[in-house]
Amino acid sequence: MSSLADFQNEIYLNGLGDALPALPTDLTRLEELAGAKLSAQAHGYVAGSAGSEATARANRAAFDRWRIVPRMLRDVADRDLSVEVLGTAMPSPVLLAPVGVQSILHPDGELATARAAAAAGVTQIVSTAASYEIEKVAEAAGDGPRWYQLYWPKDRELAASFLARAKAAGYSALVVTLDTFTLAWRPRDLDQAYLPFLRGIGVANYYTDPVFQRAVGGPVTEENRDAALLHWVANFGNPSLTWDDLAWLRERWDGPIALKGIQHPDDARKAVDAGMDGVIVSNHGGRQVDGAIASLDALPAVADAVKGRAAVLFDSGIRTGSDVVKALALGADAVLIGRAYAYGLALGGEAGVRHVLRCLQADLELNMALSGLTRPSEIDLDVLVRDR
Ligand SMILES: Cc1cc2nc3c(=O)[nH]c(=O)nc-3n(C[C@H](O)[C@H](O)[C@H](O)COP(=O)(O)O)c2cc1C
Ligand SMILES: CCCCCCC(=O)C(=O)O
Repeated sequence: MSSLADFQNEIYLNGLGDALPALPTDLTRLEELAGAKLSAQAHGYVAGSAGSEATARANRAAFDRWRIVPRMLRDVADRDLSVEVLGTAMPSPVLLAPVGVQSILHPDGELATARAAAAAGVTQIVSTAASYEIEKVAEAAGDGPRWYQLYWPKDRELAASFLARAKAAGYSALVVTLDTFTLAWRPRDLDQAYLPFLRGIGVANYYTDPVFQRAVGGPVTEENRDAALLHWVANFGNPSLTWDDLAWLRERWDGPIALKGIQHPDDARKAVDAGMDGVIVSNHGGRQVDGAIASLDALPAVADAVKGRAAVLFDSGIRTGSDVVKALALGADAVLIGRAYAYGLALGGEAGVRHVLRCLQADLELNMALSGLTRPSEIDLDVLVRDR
């Protein structure tokens, strides 16, 4: 039986750099390499976080406070990392987080990511702020599993149109991001006066939408480009949303819905009460509230509050297989990676994303097996100790 860890033998036997991209297998090194390749603006946008970036650092530091305690002689020959989350079968508990504006990283952007994810059977969550229309990303993914991430705009008709398009394009689950109705104070971008959207990147799904076009007097051309941008700025997010508004969403999406950006157990309970099927414990990779709790530190209480009643997903800081084990031990059913694959995309396009997925999943499987674990369902708090 083939396993995700076979990639290790493939590298030892054939090396990297011929058939495989010559990228490091330690994914923590990708950020620096991407910095040497990308423009200062694009790298600043992706690597940057909110304010002093304290939360981004805390996200990583939180993983270091936990240690895995390996167990021996447990017959780990037969291993299976597959899981099912919100009705989607997955080869491992790893998904690709919604990352908008991917054409600042590589010209093929989300299309390259879709091809890599589909080849690996990994679920791609496609952002409303994608550089390419979600229909084109779906076409690139083919039969690949895909979820749609909604930035809930002020205009309800536009939101309904986004949902209808996502459904028609075969997105099976809906992720609603709550933590970014407006951009945080992001010094790296402010210092360079850089925002991709103002350069027409990340707005494709708005500009091609029939409801959006009607509001700006027809297809977006040179003539109405400024008006279109102003309409986008006015509509992108809605700070007046409350928990009551979720009923509107629940009525319009008949598949699973997960709320992204949950950090407090009471919010997780409210999500379940509102008929949501999952929560994503995330602080947006430290990009929104500077000084916020590390996402990993928020995870156990959220999982305790809703586990068994809703799927619990986690992101913010995942870079290695052992990070995935720790997040699962602390209550997650699956994790999302963001920057890790974004850097792979920057460095190697489709092959770069595939490389990241293969490395992370092989690392995860080996880490589990060497710790005495054969299935994600076996991972619980007993696997960890707090590092003193
Ligand atoms: C460049 C960039 C763009 C992002 N765009 C989106 C987006 O469009 N929608 C969304 O919900 N989250 C977005 N995120 C946040 C990710 O989905 C995810 O929460 C975060 O990257 C996880 O942290 P990590 O990068 O440490 O893995 C973005 C993150 C980055 C780095
Ligand atoms: C106006 C806010 C757009 C944000 C879209 C991309 C994103 O989520 C990010 O973190 O950057």
